[in-house]
Amino acid sequence: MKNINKYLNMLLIQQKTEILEIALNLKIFKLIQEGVNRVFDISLKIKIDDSKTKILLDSLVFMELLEVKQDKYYVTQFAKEFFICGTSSYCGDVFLHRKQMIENGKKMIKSLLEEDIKLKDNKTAKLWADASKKFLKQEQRNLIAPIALDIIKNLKEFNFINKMLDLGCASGIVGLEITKNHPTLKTTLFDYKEVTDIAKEHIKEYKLEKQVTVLSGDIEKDEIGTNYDLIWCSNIFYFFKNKKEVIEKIYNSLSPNGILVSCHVEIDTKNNLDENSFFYFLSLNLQGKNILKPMELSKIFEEVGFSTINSYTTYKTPMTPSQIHICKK
Ligand SMILES: C[S@@+](CC[C@H](N)C(=O)[O-])C[C@H]1O[C@@H](n2cnc3c(N)ncnc32)[C@H](O)[C@@H]1O
Repeated sequence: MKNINKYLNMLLIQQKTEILEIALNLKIFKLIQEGVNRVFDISLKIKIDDSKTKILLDSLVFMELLEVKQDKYYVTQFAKEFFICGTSSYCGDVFLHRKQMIENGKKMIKSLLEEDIKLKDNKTAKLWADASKKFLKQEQRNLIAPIALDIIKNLKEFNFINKMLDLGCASGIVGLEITKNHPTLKTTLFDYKEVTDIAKEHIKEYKLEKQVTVLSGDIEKDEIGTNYDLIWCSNIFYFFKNKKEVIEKIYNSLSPNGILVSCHVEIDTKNNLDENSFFYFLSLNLQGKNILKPMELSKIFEEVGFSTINSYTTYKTPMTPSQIHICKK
């Protein structure tokens, strides 16, 4: 029997995202973790009347972020890990930022039939710099770096790598986390100047000034350095006018036995498993940015001359699966 609930239920998700946004902004999880856990006390602290506070708390119980025992609320293990602000594993800003992006995407979709929409490129570097201070830092530290580290530590060449580049590094945390695990590695973090200014602060925070430097510029126009044994690049190829030229530049900047590790979302519109990726990239797609098709990157890697290319899908990346390509020169 055909069931319309699949579509009706989609509408309910919106209620949940609104509730979580409010809870994060009110720092509810931190408050409860600190021991303020009865409706009346919580309502006093967040200055919302107690019947509304109870609705908010009960919503969070349904969302498995709180538990309730004898009228006292407790933070679940998951919320403790990701939603208590001020902790190093906090990812609340990742949620809030992505929610904002989806909301902007909604506006974009509504104007689908109206006009040609283009992002103003002059603001791009500033936007990435701002993101690198907060949500991208959280996302890279807690969600991307563990995956990158796992891939790179498992390369049999790992101990012999001397020089590494994190291309399109944003906050720089991925490059920093890798360097932290390799005492002799020299690392370059590359991004726009506005963005590497933020990455520089993170180099200091990690106390890795002796091993890590920055190089700034536009990947499409400027030099990215030479003789790298390893280049890590994730989620950057969507932004280039000519991907092949950039990949040639990457190839030429590797040492003779150098390795490129690429991590990007590739979307097969005929594959149900790519549904999240398709909708997540919808607004970017509507702005005329590049959505990567399956095999598109591997084909270019082969054309520019990489001798071996190992590719697989990881489902560990946030929100959307990603395609990993490990390319050897
Ligand atoms: C989506 S973020 C990805 C950040 C990081 N690699 C990650 O996976 O978490 C894209 C990054 O690429 C940088 N980027 C995009 N186009 C660039 C260009 N033409 N030159 C320099 N950096 C660029 C942006 O500034 C931003 O920091």
